[in-house]
Amino acid sequence: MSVCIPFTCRGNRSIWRNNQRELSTANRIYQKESSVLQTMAPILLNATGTDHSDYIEQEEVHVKNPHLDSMEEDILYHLDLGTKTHNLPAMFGDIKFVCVGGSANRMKSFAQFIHQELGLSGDMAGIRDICAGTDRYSMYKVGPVLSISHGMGVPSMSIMLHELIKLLHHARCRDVILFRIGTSGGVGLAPGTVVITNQAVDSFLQPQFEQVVLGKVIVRSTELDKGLAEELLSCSTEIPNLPAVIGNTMCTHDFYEGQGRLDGALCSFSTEDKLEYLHKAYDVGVRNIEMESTVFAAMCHTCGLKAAVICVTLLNRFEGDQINTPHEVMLEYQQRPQFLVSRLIRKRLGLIQ
Ligand SMILES: O=P(O)(O)O[C@@H]1C[C@H](O)[C@@H](CO)O1
Ligand SMILES: O=c1cc[nH]c(=O)[nH]1
Repeated sequence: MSVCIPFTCRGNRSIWRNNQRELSTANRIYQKESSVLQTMAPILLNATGTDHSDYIEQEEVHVKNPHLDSMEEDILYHLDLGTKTHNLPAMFGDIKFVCVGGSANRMKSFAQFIHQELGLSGDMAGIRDICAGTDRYSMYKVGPVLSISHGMGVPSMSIMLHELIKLLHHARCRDVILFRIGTSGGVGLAPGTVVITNQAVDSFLQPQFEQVVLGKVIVRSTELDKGLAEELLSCSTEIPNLPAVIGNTMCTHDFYEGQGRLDGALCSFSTEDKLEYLHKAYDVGVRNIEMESTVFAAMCHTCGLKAAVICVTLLNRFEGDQINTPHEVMLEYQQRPQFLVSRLIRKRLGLIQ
């Protein structure tokens, strides 16, 4: 069973053809005898090259849970997928890039956009939501790109990531890069600027993510891939009208008081207190504020996944709290991280120079 969208690529696509050949072999073997699949080598594609010699073994996705091995079946409840009900290696084994963002509609539009950008054939108008059986998240697969929504805030992102990382593990994906493409409030930047995260910091401006486990606090590093951030910044210089900077991103657990807004239903501080906090953040390199980057960075880092956070700023928080940007302008802003990630993906696939 496969929900992959049929595609053919134009131009230099040797990696793709080889990859697809291996994938259809995987499908055939599974259909014949599913147990064979357990021992079959995963697709070994170095996504940075275009040459056949680039087929070298790369990083696999490490789940850090010894209990998983002894489970007969793993149900990815919120994704409506499972190891017994779905042939995960055949469905997802060729995934190399995973893009996540808060809104289901944005991630559907991104799937349609990346389909066009990769020059794939097939009808995208009726693209199927792989998670349609649950209304928690939406997921679309376009060739080697997976596009998934994560909802708002750390808990929603965390649940999605647990199941996504297990999915990549069960599918035996290798050399996968994850991108969060989102929106944020800017700190001292013109609205529309794209911030590529250097470090994700918490509300105390610490580069860490705290999770309460069995009543104790576990602290995880929020380190992101510096090389990937530089590569994205370099891509931004090749796209007209796409202002981008590398900066630190503050992740909060609330949009209103948690981000120092004066316009929520509750507010316990003055305008001066707000500005003092934002200036303190600015002084340690924070250039934008959103609500998922720390858990995203921490979980990817712990599982050995390369990751980047790319969020456009919708307003400058030194100047206000309300988001009053016209709808069309907002839509254009939201596409900026998508343009950037698309350019990087196409470069890595050898589709453009
Ligand atoms: O994925 P997006 O960019 O929508 O996420 C940001 C952070 C919150 O989830 C949300 C608040 O509006 O936007
Ligand atoms: O100010 C903002 C804008 C978008 N998302 C946020 O979390 N904050």
